[in-house]
Amino acid sequence: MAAELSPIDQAKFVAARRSVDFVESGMKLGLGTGSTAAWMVRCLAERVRDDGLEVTCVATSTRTVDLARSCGLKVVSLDDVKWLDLTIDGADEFDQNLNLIKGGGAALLQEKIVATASDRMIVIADAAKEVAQLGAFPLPVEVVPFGWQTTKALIEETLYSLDVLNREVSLRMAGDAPLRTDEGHFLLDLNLKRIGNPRQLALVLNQIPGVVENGLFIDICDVVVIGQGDGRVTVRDINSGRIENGAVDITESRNIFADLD
Ligand SMILES: O=C(CO)[C@H](O)[C@H](O)COP(=O)(O)O
Repeated sequence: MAAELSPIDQAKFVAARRSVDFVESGMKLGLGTGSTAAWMVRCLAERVRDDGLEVTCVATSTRTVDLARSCGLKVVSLDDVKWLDLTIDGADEFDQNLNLIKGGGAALLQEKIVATASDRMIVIADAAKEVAQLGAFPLPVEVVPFGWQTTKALIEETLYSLDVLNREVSLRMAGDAPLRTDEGHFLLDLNLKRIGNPRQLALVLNQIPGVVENGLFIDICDVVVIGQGDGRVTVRDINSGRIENGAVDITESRNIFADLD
C-alpha cells in the first residue's frame, strides 16, 4: 500500500510521521484538520499503541474528532483542558516567517482557537505549500450568515481602501448550497493573488461586523515540518532558527497503510 501513495501524499505522510516525534507522554494535544493532519492522527495513534504514550487530544473539527476516536485516541473538549502543550496541523500556505493561510478545509475558526491555546504549534506540509509571499491560495474568511452579502461588500470596500489590486471575493459552496462550517457560519474566499501586509490585513478584516475570523495565522506557528515526495523531511524552528534535515522510512509504518486497506 505504501508504494501506491502519490508523491504529494507521501510528502504529507512523512511530514506527519516526523511531527509525532515531538509528542511526549502526558501531553495535551491539539489535532488539526485536513489530509496532512489526518495522516498525523493515524501516526499519533500508532505511537500511542506501539510506544505506550498517554495523550489527551482536542480536535479542530467534527471530522478530526471522528477520525481520532476511530483510531482509539482520547478526545476531550477544549473547555475540559483549557490549555494545550502542542498543536499539530496542516496549512494551505506558509511563508519564511511561518505565517500561514489556513481554512482550505473549512476549519479555520476552531484551528485558530486551538493553536492559540497551545504552548507550541507545529505545521506539517508538503514542500509546495511554501511561498515567498502569502496570497496565491484564496484567503478564507468565516462570516455570520445573517447579512453575509453586506459583510462581503464591506470586505471588498476594505480591500479597496488598502489598495489591494485583486479583490475577488466568493462564497464557498457545498453543491447547490453555501458551505456551513462546524459552527454554522459561511466562508468567503478572498482571491487576492498576493498579500503585501498579512499582519495588517488580519487585524483589519476582524474589525468588520459579521466577520468571525480570518485564515491568516500570524506569529502563531513555531515549527514547520516540510515533507518531500522522496521521504526527505526538513524541520525548521522559527524561534531557535534551527534547521534539521532528515528522512522518514515509510515502510516502517506498514501497519497504518494496512489499516486503511
Ligand atoms: O486549514 C486547513 C483546514 O481548515 C488545512 O490544514 C489545510 O487546508 C491543509 O489541508 P491539507 O493538509 O489537506 O492540504
